[in-house]
Amino acid sequence: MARLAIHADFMQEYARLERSVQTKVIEVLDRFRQATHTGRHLERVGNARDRRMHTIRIDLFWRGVVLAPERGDLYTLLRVLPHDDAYTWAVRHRASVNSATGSIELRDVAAIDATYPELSRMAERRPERLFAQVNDADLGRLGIDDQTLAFARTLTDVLTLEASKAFLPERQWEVLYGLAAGMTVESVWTELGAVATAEPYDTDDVVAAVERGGDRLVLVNGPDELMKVFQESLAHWRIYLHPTQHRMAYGSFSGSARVTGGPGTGKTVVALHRAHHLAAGGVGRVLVTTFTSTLTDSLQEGLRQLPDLGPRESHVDVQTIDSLAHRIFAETHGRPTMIDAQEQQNLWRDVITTLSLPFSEAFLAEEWRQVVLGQQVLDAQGYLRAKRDGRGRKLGNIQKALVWQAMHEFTEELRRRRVHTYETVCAAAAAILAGRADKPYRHVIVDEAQDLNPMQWRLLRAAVPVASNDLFIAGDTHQRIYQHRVTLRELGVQITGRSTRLTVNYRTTAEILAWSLGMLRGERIDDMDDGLETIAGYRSQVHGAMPVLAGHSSRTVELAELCSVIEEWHAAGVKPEEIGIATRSKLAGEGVRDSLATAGVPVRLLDRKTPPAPDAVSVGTMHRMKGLEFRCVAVVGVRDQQMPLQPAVTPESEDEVAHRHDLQRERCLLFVACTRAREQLYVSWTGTPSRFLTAVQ
Ligand SMILES: Nc1ncnc2c1ncn2[C@@H]1O[C@H](COP(=O)(O)OP(=O)(O)OP(=O)(O)O)[C@@H](O)[C@H]1O
Repeated sequence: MARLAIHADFMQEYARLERSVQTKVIEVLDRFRQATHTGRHLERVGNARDRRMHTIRIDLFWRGVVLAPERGDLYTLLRVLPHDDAYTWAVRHRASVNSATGSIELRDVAAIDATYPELSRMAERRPERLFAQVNDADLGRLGIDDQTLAFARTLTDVLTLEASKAFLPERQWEVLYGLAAGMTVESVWTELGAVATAEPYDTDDVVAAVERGGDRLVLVNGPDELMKVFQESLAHWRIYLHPTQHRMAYGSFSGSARVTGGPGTGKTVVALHRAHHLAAGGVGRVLVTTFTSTLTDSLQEGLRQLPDLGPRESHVDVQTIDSLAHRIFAETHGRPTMIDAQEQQNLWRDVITTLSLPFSEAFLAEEWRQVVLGQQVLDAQGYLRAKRDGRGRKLGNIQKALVWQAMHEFTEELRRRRVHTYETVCAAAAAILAGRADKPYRHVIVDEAQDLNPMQWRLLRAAVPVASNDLFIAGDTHQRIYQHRVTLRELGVQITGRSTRLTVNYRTTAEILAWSLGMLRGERIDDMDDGLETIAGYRSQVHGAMPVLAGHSSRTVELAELCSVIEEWHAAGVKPEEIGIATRSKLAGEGVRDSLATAGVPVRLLDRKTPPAPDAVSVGTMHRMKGLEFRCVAVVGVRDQQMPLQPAVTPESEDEVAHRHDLQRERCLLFVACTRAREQLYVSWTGTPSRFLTAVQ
């Protein structure tokens, strides 16, 4: 009986076929697999660059392209295409083995042969070379073979490299693209997921490469598995992760691990795969969490698209950290009575008046969150000793004594009134779990981790035992949109040596990504592990239109223009639900919603109360846009008084460090909003544009 391996491209094409053809594909393959003389079903392709290329008949119109072994019974399904296209493809391509990864790869030899002489001629006239700084030995170590090397040595610019993506072997092209984006040989090696082997891979042994599998191939062992692979093919790209993504999603870690990376690099996809993988492993319950309900909804939806977990489905909980905290708190103390932000502010004001203190409400509230709760300070002595690194305003001992009085008064008042804030519920829940030997979860997966506060980290740390694969963290500090800054180590989360950065953006066009990154250039942003995060090497392989920036004379004109832009997108085939509009404030969002609704545009607000509406344009605050994506995005009201939003920025005179952090957070917020766009980005304002835009206009 033949063994089958299925290539990612085959699955991608299969997913696009009509159902009746899909059924035929499965029938043909099942018959093929069971046949004793499998070769009989195959047709050799004349003039093929690779003798192993064959086709298999699906019906009158469709053919599968099969890589048949010269010995053995392992067949690889490469493509499923209309008859003529299948033959043309099979004639032009050759399969080979990547010397660094040991996995199979394909190249369009005919295109390389046709392009190379012209490129060589052009290169003779130009002295510069794209890879002048990388030597042949390093390229060889990264899996670049002789043919690709000769080709790469003729390249003088990135555009030609980009154009050659269609015909160079996929992983080798990615290596070259990474180097061209400024990555070092070492970081490309890490990203390649290559394993240095004692014996080099036999680059001629395609059968061994197929047996090794890799990230673009699935080996199918029996009829059930064949059916399963095809049934799940619609979510297939989620199965074929990039090697770095794959390693993070399916690897085993001796403790907590983390995946970082710019917007759209697939951190959430990795987190979802990991959740699925750990749940399927059946070692214990899995919590998938983040900080907003909009995000947990989209995580839940993402999990639904992965293969069915059967009874193990119930081993996965997807919920916000706040609802976890409430649940744990309620189990012990009953439901807490909460006070909102306004009531908390009033309380701080009362404390300041009663004690005649020279501090603002905002300062005391942040001191309480970041220092007192963040470091679990229990008394005046503890407060005197507490680290205040991230706090700009220096305090002498007398001032600290005054501040502590305020903290004490505030918490006493909460206790007297028997009320709670999100932070106190979270801190209490963390304390409950820390005291329990039986933890509610065996694995915790947290997305958008850059925005968690210290109490939330303590809760998650206490929700799992310290063990292998306990916490898995996905996040990007360039996208931090709240003010929490933590050092994971200090919260009992050790990730050193188990953190990987993803750099390929799958969401946004190169144009939108480069423009958005321009807003962050020069910013010093921490990595939650005592180091600095970098934007080096972030790249997208897809090109599109440049972002459109538009200043308007008045708000009315700005909104009218927004309606025209939406109309244009609609006329170009973009559906309403593929459009997102971001504003800095909720009020501004409501204004946009009203004027779009008046203009007859179907629209819905992204907020906790409004249920999801299909077929409607989504309008939301930049905060609500976090983690989401749309084909087209408009960011409106980006004028200097709104972005940065003045009330959200601590005056420099009050606290210079907080001022700097607040400005950086506002900048990151705009960056987050802009990088939600997959294809088109439109940014508008009235009057003076935001200072964050002037650097990139
Ligand atoms: N290996 C892959 N192949 C194809 N598409 C991918 C791959 N990985 C991720 N994607 C797609 O890229 C987009 C962004 O992925 P995802 O939301 O996981 O990124 P992210 O890093 O979490 O982004 P952000 O930080 O901006 O929220 C999604 O549309 C996802 O489907």
